[in-house]
Amino acid sequence: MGIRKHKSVKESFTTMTELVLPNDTNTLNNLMGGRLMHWLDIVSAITAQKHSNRIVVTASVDNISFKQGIKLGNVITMEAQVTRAFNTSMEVHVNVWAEDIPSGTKMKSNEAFLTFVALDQDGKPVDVPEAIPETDEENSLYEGALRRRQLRLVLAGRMKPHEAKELKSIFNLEEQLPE
Ligand SMILES: CC(=O)SCCNC(=O)CCNC(=O)[C@H](O)C(C)(C)COP(=O)(O)OP(=O)(O)OC[C@H]1O[C@@H](n2cnc3c(N)ncnc32)[C@H](O)[C@@H]1OP(=O)(O)O
Repeated sequence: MGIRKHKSVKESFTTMTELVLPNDTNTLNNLMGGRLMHWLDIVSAITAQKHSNRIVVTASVDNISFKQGIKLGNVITMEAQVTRAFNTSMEVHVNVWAEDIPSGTKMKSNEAFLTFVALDQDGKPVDVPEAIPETDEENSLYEGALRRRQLRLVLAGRMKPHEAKELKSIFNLEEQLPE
């Protein structure tokens, strides 16, 4: 079967579960940020691979906040979905929950956006199928994806601020940004 031109967001939805073990924690018995980022990279890359049916590489990771420590023994659940596909790149959103099973508590601990690029057999970027949102949440993430893309490309020096039309419109920056 050939590569399809469109795919629904839910087709590549991916869940990953991890148990926070002693080797994952700092001296306060909290999950190390770097370990969580590793898991986020893996679950998001799997999602992007499922969407594109290609090998993918991480092009960028947007900011990740750590509001509360995640404790030794917690069960971490990560849910990743492609929010929008552009040409060769895809934005992936991940939600993270930390669960303390003995006390029956579960909190949303983090969320993150990552961008992946699909590569062909020669390692060159290759076009990916469009991602079709269906639910309200998928539509909302899809709508916001263009301005997040522009912001990260401006920050990466790959887009001139005056080309970021979506950002101009939300921040009303017509006057401030140089052409
Ligand atoms: C799963 C892993 O951990 S993989 C290991 C870590 N990642 C890597 O090693 C990737 C190393 N980087 C690379 O190989 C290259 O820089 C690539 C493939 C990401 C981009 O290659 P380039 O030659 O710049 O390709 P090109 O200019 O055609 O851009 C390709 C796409 O990448 C996107 N892109 C490039 N840099 C960024 C960035 N910093 N943030 C977001 N998107 C980016 C472009 O916008 C473009 O998207 P589009 O086709 O949807 O419009």
